Amino acid sequence: MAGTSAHNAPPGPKARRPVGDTGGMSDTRPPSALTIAGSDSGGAAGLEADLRTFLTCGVHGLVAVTAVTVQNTLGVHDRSDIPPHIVAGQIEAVAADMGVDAAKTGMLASAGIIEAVAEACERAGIGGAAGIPFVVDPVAASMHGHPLFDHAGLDALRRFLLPMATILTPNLDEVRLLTGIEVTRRSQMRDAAVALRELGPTYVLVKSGHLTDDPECVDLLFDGTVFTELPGPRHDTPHTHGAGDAMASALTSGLARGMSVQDAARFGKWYVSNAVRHSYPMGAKVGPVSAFWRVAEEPED
Ligand SMILES: Nc1ncnc2c1ncn2[C@@H]1O[C@H](COP(=O)(O)OP(=O)(O)O)[C@@H](O)[C@H]1O
Ligand SMILES: Cc1ncc(COP(=O)(O)OP(=O)(O)O)c(N)n1
Repeated sequence: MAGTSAHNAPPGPKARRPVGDTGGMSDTRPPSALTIAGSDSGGAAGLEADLRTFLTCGVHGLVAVTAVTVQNTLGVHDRSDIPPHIVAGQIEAVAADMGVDAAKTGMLASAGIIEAVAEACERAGIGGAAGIPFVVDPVAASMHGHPLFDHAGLDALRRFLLPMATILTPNLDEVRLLTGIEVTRRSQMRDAAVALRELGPTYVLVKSGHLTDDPECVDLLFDGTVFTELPGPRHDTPHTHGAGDAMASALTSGLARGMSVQDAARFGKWYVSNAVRHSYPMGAKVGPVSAFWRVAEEPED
């Protein structure tokens, strides 16, 4: 397959000025994407990363908050989960009034929230065979190993959400949790993708960030028949906090803008590769990936 390098423009937006920003007022409704996710007080991951990504991909961001975390680069120190009916209410309120062109999940916190999200999404026509594109990022833990849902959450994810997913985007820890398959080499990603697809999603995208001995960072997309490699360089930086969210929310933006799943996945990979390439130190440990590279320069006047 022809590769998409971080430096070649992918299908989709390529201007430095955010797509959709005309520099003035507009009566045109931009595409919209809904994130169903937790808040990261450090602003690197979670709904903060998703909204930032949506904006810089020319998409209006809608939010259903699932939890508030007390988080910085040292870890997740505390959290408070939002009641399930409030999470569901947020989804239904924005879907009914403003319209959702694509949706994604991040931290879902508990089995109760997962069940409420699945029911609300079904009522809103999100996910399923002919529904609004639905990206399920099965965020199980922070990069420091702090769990972002419990064992019952894993069961609920399998039962209620994976069968509704247009595309499932696990990292390699999440692959192990969901399938029991330990991926330590690129060649093992195909078996993992096959096992994951049996859990119900239409597409699977296995992320390769954790294969740190691999000189490249090649994610794998699988549609049940065809494997598509999403190649890219492995950038030599310790600052990758929020990479998973940036990838999934750029992919969601692509879907909201009407791209095919294949093109949106390529766009997501291109976006996150640049986000990692421009990441920066902040705090004592792992710093955030960047969205600044997508923001327009300030005008001269
Ligand atoms: N050092 C890196 N250089 C380039 N891309 C990276 C790097 N680390 C992660 N990525 C990309 O960021 C995305 C998230 O990767 P991964 O670390 O596997 O997931 P998560 O952030 O959910 O743990 C993937 O698309 C992966 O290819
Ligand atoms: C509130 C919240 N949501 C998600 C994460 C994990 O973010 P993600 O981008 O998937 O993972 P890292 O790349 O940061 O490992 C989080 N930490 N907090």
